[in-house]
Amino acid sequence: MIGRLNHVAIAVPDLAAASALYRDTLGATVSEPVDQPEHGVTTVFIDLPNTKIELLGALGADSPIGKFLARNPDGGIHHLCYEVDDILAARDSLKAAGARVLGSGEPRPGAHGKPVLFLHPKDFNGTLVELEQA
Ligand SMILES: C[C@@H](C(=O)O)C(=O)SCCNC(=O)CCNC(=O)[C@H](O)C(C)(C)COP(=O)(O)OP(=O)(O)OC[C@H]1O[C@@H](n2cnc3c(N)ncnc32)[C@H](O)[C@@H]1OP(=O)(O)O
Ligand SMILES: [Co+2]
Repeated sequence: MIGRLNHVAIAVPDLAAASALYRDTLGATVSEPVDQPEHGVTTVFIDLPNTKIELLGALGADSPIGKFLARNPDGGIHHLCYEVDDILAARDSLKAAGARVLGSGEPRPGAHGKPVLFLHPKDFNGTLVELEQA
């Protein structure tokens, strides 16, 4: 069911500092920050030859990464995003297998404008999983 690794997301306390670290110290190609008000985060994408890194900064008072950053003040790996060919079929078979789909359960446009869903980290070995329609 799952296909390519679309991105690895890292929650960071300071998006400008993290962007500079990837651009200047690691020598990567780093995008400008984009607010994602529907998701409560600001994203910066780093293009690597085989996948992307998504730097996440908190946006707004009730950001979904707020508690994570409180627990991990230096930041940390927040989720993995896998591409799927049919996100509704993937959701339904995962639900049937007992996995918890977060939020309303309806896919919403993600950072790339394609539908995304999140799966509970406790159901996937302590790793928050994002699915993105390929
Ligand atoms: C723009 C878009 C895109 O790329 O297209 C994005 O990525 S938006 C990316 C931001 N959006 C999201 O993350 C949306 C989905 N996330 C959520 O619904 C939530 O953040 C949850 C994952 C359900 C966590 O909720 P909340 O922070 O309220 O729960 P909590 O702090 O009480 O944590 C409950 C338990 O889950 C664990 N936990 C929480 N977040 C975790 C994470 N990212 N990875 C692994 N474990 C995690 C906690 O340690 C805790 O375990 P213990 O009980 O053992 O202590
Ligand atoms: Co993501």
